[in-house]
Amino acid sequence: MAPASSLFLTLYGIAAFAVALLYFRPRRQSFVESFPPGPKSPTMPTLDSWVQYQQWGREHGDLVYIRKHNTLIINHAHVAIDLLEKHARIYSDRAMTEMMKLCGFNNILSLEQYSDKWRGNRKLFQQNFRQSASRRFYPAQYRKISQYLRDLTVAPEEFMQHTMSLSQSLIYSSLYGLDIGFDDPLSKKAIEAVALIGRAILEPFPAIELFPWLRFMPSWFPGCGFQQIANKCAQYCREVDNIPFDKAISNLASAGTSLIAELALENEGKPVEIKKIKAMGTVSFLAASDTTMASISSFLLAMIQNPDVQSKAQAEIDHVIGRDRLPTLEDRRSLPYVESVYREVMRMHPPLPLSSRYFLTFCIGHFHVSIEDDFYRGYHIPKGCKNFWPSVWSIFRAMGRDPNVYSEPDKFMPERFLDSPNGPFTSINDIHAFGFGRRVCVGRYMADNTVWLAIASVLATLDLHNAKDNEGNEIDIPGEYTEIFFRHPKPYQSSITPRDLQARDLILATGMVD
Ligand code: HEM
Repeated sequence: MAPASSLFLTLYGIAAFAVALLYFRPRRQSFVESFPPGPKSPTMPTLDSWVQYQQWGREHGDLVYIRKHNTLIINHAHVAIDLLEKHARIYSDRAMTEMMKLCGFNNILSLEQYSDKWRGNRKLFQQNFRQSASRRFYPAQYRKISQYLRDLTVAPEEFMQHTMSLSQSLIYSSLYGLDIGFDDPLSKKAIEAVALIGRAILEPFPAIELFPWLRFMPSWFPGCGFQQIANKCAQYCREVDNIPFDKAISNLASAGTSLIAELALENEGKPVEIKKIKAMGTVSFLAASDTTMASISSFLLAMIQNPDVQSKAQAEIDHVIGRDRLPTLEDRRSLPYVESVYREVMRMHPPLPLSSRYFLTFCIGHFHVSIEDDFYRGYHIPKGCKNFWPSVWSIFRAMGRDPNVYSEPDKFMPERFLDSPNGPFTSINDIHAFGFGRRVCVGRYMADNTVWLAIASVLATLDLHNAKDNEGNEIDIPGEYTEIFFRHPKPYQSSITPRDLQARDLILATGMVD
């Protein structure tokens, strides 16, 4: 055979071999087969989604993959730690819709995508909210919680409003040095802003998602009704950014300093930094108010439903602290049962559910999104996968209520922490209600102190019971919870009274000190 034709045959042979290799290589089909198991074409639940998630967990295991929505439901804490913490580089993104961009939410840290900009914003938060820095908030926390006790004593029937007021006013006080009550126009504006943000996130706006260029059309253009909501939302967010910031700066001359004012002074003439500082204030308000309120509200209800726990925690406080002062954060380590009550509230009632209603509308939220393909326990977890991390219903029922970890998981039993081998004072990282990995709640030290102090102070001074009707019969509490964005008890009637005259005097005396 001529050398040319032999060379040709050799090359031909190599090419044919390469084609065969390509053809028979393990391909997409095997990826498909190696996705984590899950229901084939499920209808995503809209109400009580945790029931369905838990059921899927029982049927398919720790990881449940919904291929139709490229969504992974994590049913167990150890998987959340493996993926969201150990593989955090991959699983720290968030999804951002066109509507959210239009509303300007790409400046809201909790919703921002994983990027250098997010890192910069988060760094500012971390510097000011890390454990040691959060001591700065103690005075505001003591002041506002004393005010809360007084409000509960004077107008107990409005306990839900007082709880919200505590959560909001604490942020204004600790960050801006402002005393802003529930009725203040700024509070009202901020509440409206939260509602608008919720609307922009929760409602479906398919037109803008499918045709992003519609953002350039006027609001009267057919299908462009979303423009009005987006404009209003952006305007409210700007006002909520600017009003307290300007007040904090003008207070410097007369009423004194504050964290935000000090940071603004340090960064005078640096517009990019000033924008970050303003955003930190606004995001704190948005991220702290409903979550803190929800945790304290869940505690109040749990105490009414579990009078034995209430009495036991009160007895511990009486024994350790006595009756003539309020608990302080320095007392925390001496009150293991109160700590266990706090841990049990956070286990049973994480305030940030992520209902599927939310999910069905193109939506996003606090779930983590993966930025590249990953392989875990032999499964392929595709890029862009939304990890329904646990503040989703899955933590609430499947993680926080995993019977393999917590016996009788639906019972409010602080003893499970008190009697556990490590005791109740474990790391804050064990409180899964604050999330996982690089997106873990950046305000958690502040939140942890506020919720604990509120719990200890209420237990020290107040008795919580069912309300009674005119015949003196106890009024039943259905114990229902909201289940949209934040999860907290629905309105109910209760009886909140000072434990005795001494407690009443102690509460009212705090007003003279403030
Ligand atoms: C009981 C109260 C609170 C609870 C239960 C809570 C819970 C959470 C959760 C579950 C997340 C998402 C974590 C994740 O994606 O893995 C989060 C994020 C966040 N929280 Fe909190 N939070 C609380 C209070 C606060 C407070 C007081 C602040 C600040 C003043 C705050 C600021 C933030 C911010 C800025 C983020 C977004 C972090 C990021 O995406 O990088 N939170 N929180």
